[in-house]
Amino acid sequence: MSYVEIKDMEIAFSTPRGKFIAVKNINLEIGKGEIVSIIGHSGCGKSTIMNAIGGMVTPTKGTVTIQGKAIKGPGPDRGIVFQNYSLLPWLSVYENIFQAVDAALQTTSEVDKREIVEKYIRMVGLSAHREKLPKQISGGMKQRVAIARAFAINPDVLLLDEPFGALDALTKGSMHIELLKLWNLDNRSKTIVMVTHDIEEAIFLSDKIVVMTDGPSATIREIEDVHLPRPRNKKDIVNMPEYKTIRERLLSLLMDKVEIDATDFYKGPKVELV
Ligand SMILES: Nc1ncnc2c1ncn2[C@@H]1O[C@H](COP(=O)(O)OP(=O)(O)OP(=O)(O)O)[C@@H](O)[C@H]1O
Repeated sequence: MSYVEIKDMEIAFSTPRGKFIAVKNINLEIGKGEIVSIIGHSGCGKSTIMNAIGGMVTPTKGTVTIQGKAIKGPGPDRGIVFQNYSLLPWLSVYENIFQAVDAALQTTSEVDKREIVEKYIRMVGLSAHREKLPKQISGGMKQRVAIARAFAINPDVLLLDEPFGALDALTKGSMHIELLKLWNLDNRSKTIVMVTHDIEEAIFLSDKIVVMTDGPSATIREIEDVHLPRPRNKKDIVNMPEYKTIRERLLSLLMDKVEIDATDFYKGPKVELV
């Protein structure tokens, strides 16, 4: 049985100009421990789908269930990481994580909560920076705090909305490895749904890649299964035939609209070259 299931989902917003259908006919099954990426052009409803799983947006048609139960709102079984980190600027690295753990794990003892926070700060390599405020650390470090915080509250489902979008390529590469390391240490039991614009990132991390059509009224265009062996190593997988096939496929699905027609370059009167 699938763990997260989206059935015939439509999400419409009321706007001053009337009803706006962001996504429709969305059907998606996600297994426990799977990593699934959602990819598509800007405005096609990727965040809207994530927000529906997160319980921040309610479908206007269809259902979203986790283990067969309809989602009624946000809950501690789902952790969310946004691109802008959403750290509290007046709290240290340690306190940012502790505050979330304290709120989510209410029946856990204070000593155990502190141990959990220590463990995740160590796992993302920030022990030496634990007393710093968000403004005193780099973008990559902030993102590591946000990811450590999400893992520390131990949600069953982790929702990552363009978590690495603002990072440079090198930092992004090491964050991919950190994420998979945390997922492995957790016995690959956490289900991860991620929004991304990055084809290579999607292939490297995912078991399944959901490609959206353009909005409005966007829907799923195709779902690509990624059978590349795990643990994955970027240097090795880029040379595998399956990697190349999936990359080509994703490129053709996403790039067919953005080809440049050379005849469009100059539309002025014909000029003689001398
Ligand atoms: N609360 C809202 N009210 C009205 N329209 C909304 C609301 N939230 C999202 N939309 C619209 O729904 C569509 C999908 O938005 P969404 O943020 O999900 O897209 P996205 O694929 O995540 O985009 P991007 O890649 O640019 O972040 C957009 O046209 C957006 O303007």
